[in-house]
Amino acid sequence: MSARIARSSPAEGTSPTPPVVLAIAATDSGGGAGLAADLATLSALGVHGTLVVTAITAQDTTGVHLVHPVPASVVAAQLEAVLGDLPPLVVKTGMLGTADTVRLVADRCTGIPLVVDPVLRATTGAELADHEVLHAYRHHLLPVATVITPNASEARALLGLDPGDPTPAPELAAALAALGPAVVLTGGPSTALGVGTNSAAEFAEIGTNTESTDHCTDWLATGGRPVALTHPTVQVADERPENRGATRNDHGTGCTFASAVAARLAHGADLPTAARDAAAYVTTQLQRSSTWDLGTGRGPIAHTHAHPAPAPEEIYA
Ligand SMILES: Nc1ncnc2c1ncn2[C@@H]1O[C@H](COP(=O)(O)OP(=O)(O)OP(=O)(O)O)[C@@H](O)[C@H]1O
Ligand SMILES: Cc1ncc(COP(=O)(O)O)c(N)n1
Repeated sequence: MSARIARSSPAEGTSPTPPVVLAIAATDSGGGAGLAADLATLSALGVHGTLVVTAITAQDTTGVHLVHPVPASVVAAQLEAVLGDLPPLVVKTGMLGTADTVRLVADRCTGIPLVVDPVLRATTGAELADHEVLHAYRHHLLPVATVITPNASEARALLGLDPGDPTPAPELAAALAALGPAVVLTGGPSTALGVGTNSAAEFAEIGTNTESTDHCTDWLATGGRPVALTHPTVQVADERPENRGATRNDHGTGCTFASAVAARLAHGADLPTAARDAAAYVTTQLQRSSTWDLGTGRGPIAHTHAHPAPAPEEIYA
C-alpha cells in the first residue's frame, strides 16, 4: 500500500502546495509589464500563477508597436481549462483588450475574489483600451470586482471625467467605491504632482508645482472615508533637472502592485494589509532595479528578489 504524503507537513526537500492565483492579462514582449510581471511577482511571493492570455503585444522599453487581441473563444477556452482544474483563490486582471473579453471575465469570475487593474494606457503612452472596453469595465467588471487598482487617470476615465478634471485623488477613490468594488487608487509620484500619469511631458507642463514627491500616497476606499496609505518614493527620472540621475526603470509597476495584492490576499491577508505589503514590495523592487541598464526607454521594475542571480553551483548543489 503506498503511503499518502500529508500536504500540511511536506517531506524534507519539498515545499507546501502554494495557493493558486489566476492572472488574466496580455503579454509584453519586453518582459516588463503584463503577464511576465504578473507571473514573476506571484512566484516571488509564494503563489502558483496560472494564466489566461487576452492579447499579444509587440512591445519594448520604448513603446507598444502592435496589439493583437486573442479571440474571445480562445480566451474562453483558457478560462474553462484553468477554472475547472486549478481553481484559483484569487483572480487578477490586467490588460483585457476587447469589450467581449471584459464581459466574459466578468461572467466567468463572478464569486471569486477579483483584483482588477484597469489597464487603459501604457507608461510609454499607447492607448490599450477603447470606449467600448471602458463601457464594459463600468457596466460589467466593476460591479463584480472585489478591489480595483486604477491610477488617477484611469480613475477619471472610469468615472467618465475629462483627463484634466481636478477632482482630488481621495474623492476619485470614493466615487469609484460607490460603484461597488473596494478601490486602491495608486499614487505614483506623478499623482502627488496633480497628474495621473508618469509622462515626462506632463511633468514639464506642471514644473512649477511645488508639492512634495518624497512620498507616494495610495488611497484605499472601501465605502467609508478613504484612507491614505503612504510610503517613500523611489525617484524616477523625468524632465526636472533634480531627477535626471534617478531610475528610469518603472515599467510594470502597476502590474507588479496588483499581482502582489492578489498574492497577499491569496495568503489570507486582509485588503489594507495586502495593499500596504504590495506597495512596500513595489518600493523595494523599484530600488532594486534602479541601477539596471535594460533597453533604451523605460526599463522594467525588478519583479523578483533573485537579483543578482545565485551562482549555478548554489542552485544545483
Ligand atoms: N516611484 C515610485 N516610488 C515608490 N512607489 C511607487 C513609485 N511609482 C509607483 N509606486 C507605487 O507603485 C504602485 C503602483 O502604482 P502606479 O501609480 O505606478 O500604478 P500604475 O500607474 O497603474 O502603473 P502602470 O502604469 O505600470 O500600470 C503604488 O503602490 C504606487 O504608490
Ligand atoms: C501587456 C501590458 N500590460 C500592461 C501594461 C501597462 O504597464 P505600464 O503602464 O507599466 O506600461 C503594458 N504596457 N502592457
